[in-house]
Amino acid sequence: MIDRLMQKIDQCRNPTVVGLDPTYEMIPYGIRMEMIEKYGKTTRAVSKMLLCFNKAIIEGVGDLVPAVKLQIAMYEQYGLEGIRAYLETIVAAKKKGLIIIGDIKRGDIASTAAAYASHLGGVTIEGTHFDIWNEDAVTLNPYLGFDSIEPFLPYCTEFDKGLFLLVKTSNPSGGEIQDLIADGVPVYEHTARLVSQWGRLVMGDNGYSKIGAVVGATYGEQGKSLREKMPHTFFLVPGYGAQGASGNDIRGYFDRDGRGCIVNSSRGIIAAYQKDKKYGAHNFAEAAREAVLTMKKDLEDKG
Ligand SMILES: O=C(O)c1cc(=O)[nH]c(=O)n1[C@@H]1O[C@H](COP(=O)(O)O)[C@@H](O)[C@H]1O
Repeated sequence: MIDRLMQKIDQCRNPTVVGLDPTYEMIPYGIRMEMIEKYGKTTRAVSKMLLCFNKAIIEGVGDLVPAVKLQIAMYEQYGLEGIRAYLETIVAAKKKGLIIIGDIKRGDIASTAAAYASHLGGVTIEGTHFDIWNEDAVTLNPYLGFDSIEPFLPYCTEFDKGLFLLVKTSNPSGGEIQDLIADGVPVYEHTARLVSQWGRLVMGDNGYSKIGAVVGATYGEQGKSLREKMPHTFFLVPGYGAQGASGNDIRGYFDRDGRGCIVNSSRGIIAAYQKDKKYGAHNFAEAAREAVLTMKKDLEDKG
């Protein structure tokens, strides 16, 4: 998956990942009313809204970016119908040739982590195998240690899937735990060392592991030093745009060849039409496309 991702980034000449994290308020009024007319005030209606919105965004940006990331809570909050929108969005994005990152941030003891690993491995019922989720990679929380990650590894090899493990998160409070000093170094550096070590078990063909790290764009200095410490770990970088980071903040996250990370923006792209009065609600996909092109340009002179 990491080699496929790198190839897609090269093809698009763009390391931007579009975060498909729609909120109810982001859905243009016209789409909301259309679905409520058809399905009433139900979670089914919301599911249809989310899917309709996502499909238009995918159409609008699909040729410009290598991947999309879906934050699963945005869908799970609507129960079964929300999950339906999640799964159907993945089908639509796959049709467009996009790599799918399921932002599920799971972490559990080995026996139940094995069930979470179905996100990558599917399930087998009486000898018949089913792919349920169809993500190419998922995000995990590694703070439970290796036995919480290990159940996912066979699928990295067998089905060419990938993982992105939280190392240094973008949120303001992340440092309360991640920056604590243990044995003279911050906790997130210990995590980085472990993630690199585990990554050696599932190396891709181009120098990077199928186990990547989530490194927030909002902590530029730490991100830069992690790049030096983790030469074989691809970074998924959130925090661009709505959380305040820009291309300048993440200059040091790329390797010498200008590779080594993908940069996510969710609200900054999919809700771009709400920020710029020149777009009407019906132009939301066009606004998202414009936002991707602006972000691409900003990331281009990363040096
Ligand atoms: O794992 C993530 O993707 C993630 C890690 C992190 O440290 N910070 C972070 O913002 N994210 C996710 O990245 C996305 C950021 O959304 P925007 O701030 O709207 O661009 C959301 O889906 C977050 O859940």
